[in-house]
Amino acid sequence: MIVEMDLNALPEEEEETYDRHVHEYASPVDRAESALDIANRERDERRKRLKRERGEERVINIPQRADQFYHTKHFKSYDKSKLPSGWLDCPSSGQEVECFIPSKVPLGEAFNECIPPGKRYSFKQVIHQQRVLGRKLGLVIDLTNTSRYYSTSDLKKEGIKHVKIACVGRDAVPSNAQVNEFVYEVSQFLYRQKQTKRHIFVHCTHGHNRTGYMIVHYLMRSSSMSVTQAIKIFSDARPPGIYKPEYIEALYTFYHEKRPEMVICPPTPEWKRSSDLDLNGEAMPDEDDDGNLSAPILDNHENGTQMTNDDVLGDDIPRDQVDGFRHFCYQTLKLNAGPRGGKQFPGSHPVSLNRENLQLLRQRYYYATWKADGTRYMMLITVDGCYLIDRNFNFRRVQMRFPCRTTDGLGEKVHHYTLLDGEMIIDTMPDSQKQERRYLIYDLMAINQVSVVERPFHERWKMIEKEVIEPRNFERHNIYQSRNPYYRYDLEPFRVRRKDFWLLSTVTKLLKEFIPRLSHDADGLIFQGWDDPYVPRTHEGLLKWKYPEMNSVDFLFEVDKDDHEHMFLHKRGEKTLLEGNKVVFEDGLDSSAYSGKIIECSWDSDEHVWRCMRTRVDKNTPNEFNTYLKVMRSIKDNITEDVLLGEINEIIRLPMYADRIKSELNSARRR
Ligand SMILES: Nc1nc2c(ncn2[C@@H]2O[C@H](COP(=O)(O)OP(=O)(O)OP(=O)(O)O)[C@@H](O)[C@H]2O)c(=O)[nH]1
Repeated sequence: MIVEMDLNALPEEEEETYDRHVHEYASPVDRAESALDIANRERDERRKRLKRERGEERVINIPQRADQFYHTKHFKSYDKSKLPSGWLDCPSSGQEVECFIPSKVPLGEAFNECIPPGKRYSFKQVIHQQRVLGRKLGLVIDLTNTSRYYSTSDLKKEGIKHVKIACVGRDAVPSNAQVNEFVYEVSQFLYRQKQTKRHIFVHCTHGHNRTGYMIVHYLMRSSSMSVTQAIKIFSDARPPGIYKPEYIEALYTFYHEKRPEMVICPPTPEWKRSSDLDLNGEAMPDEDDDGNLSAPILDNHENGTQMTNDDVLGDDIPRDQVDGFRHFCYQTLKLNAGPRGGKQFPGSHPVSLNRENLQLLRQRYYYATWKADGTRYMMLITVDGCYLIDRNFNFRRVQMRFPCRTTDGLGEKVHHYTLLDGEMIIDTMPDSQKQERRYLIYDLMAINQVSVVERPFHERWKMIEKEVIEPRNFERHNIYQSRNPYYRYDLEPFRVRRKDFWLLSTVTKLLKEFIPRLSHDADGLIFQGWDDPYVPRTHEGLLKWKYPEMNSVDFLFEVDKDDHEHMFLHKRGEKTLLEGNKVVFEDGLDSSAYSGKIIECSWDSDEHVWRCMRTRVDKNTPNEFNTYLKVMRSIKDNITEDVLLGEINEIIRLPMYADRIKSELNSARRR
């Protein structure tokens, strides 16, 4: 005899027992949880005892399977329309993946009227289930795009931190910035908890696509594995894993890996497919859903459009992470953060060549290089990412690989806290006009957390090749024997090379032959002290010579309400008006179009006006007044190419140069 039970007639404690029992039968995942079985059996016995004591002889019959239960009159009275589609039949949570427990969204008490008791899955149940399994939750990462599913108060009471990263789901994979946020939150949580092993509960709506995407990203950044391995780890723990082909494709694209042919996307699970169809068999999208609609693939690569130096490269990272990285840079460069809290770009900056500092070339041993005219970035490489640091001291993550040098050349280790300086340029191939972005490294300040700023430049420069370039090249050429044969260096957002430095004796060749044949812009020369340490900010011994017409100052330009034009510089960080100066815009645009912008101007000494060369989108402050004075001095001194080459020809005859050049040429020949 089957007597259907009236749940409302049961004491609260009993209702919970019943909920869990039905739940147990409804979900194959839960059925495997034997601790729950035991708890439920004990409850059943308690319940029977209670009934006997009350003199009730009702037999409580638990439907054997969820689909039998659906046909009872009780289930029919639940309004499923408020639930995310497919939620009821979607298995609640998966096995743990490292510290993560992937899950579908727990639904708060407010949903109880829509869910038959055995199918309820709220945070109360999650916390209880995890406790039974001997796990304690410390962090919940919620990837749904709504806050209607539950209130976070239960979590707060349990001391569980809740982090919301609202991902739209069905329309797109989570953005790269959201992935960065996820990875950062997780690593901070793990770092802070140290000994206590608390778990991280990650959910989207169903706990497969967005959840899987984030966890796979974390695995890729925290350990050495291929995308295929990471996807498999997730799908083993949360079958069938990520089932949207776009998500899988986006992961391979992001990590510059070729998808092996054997990797195929699992079909959409039955519980999702049937719930996505309305009565006419049409697909029904959820409000917040990781359903199977096509998602645009976010691509790191250039998409055929013309590249420019002003293109913004990489993805945003969390504010706190920026602060941590800034701190590392200041420490490495042995700088005091000062009253501004270390927010100023600390990179070394050359000064313009004038008749006075030209004499430095006679006193110290210098090498020369072309002044590449692209965008200046320092670069921080860590195991979980590579970060470009712009002139505003902002950090953006780019997906690059920098293996460390090992004895056999092929190692698993990658650089961790290696800090470089360089210029990002765009090479245009003369024949095909094909563009290629390239990062030219010209200095190295830290190698795997060890500051090398005090070592002489020539040592640092050699280390760039040995420690950074060679291991990359070696792995690239031996990729089939490497840890991940599917990695494609050619799909990275830019190439990497060490910048060449030349003996002063070859400066004429550099100017007359090398620079004209370069496939990227160059606007002069840099003279680098061969024995110099890395000097942050203005380095009076690092000299730049620009073609006279390219000597420039960056002003802040403003047009006021009476249409008066003003040009500002900075004096110790404060805006300072430069009176009596005029700027001409050659493009015929109204000057108000430039108001509020940083404009780079060259001096027209015939007309006594500034000529705007371009807007500096990479800078948000004008030059310091001192820099302006130095540029003016350099313009006044007018060191032309002929003057410079004449000087250098004299300098290289000095014994200091002649001897050293001879010995360096000899050792190069021996090599
Ligand atoms: N130290 C160094 N700097 C180089 C080298 N090649 C190109 N540069 C660039 O030269 C810049 C300094 O020259 P400036 O003319 O003062 O810089 P800029 O690019 O005009 O930018 P502003 O000074 O802000 O006007 C550095 O920031 C680098 O971006 C190199 O080999 N060594």
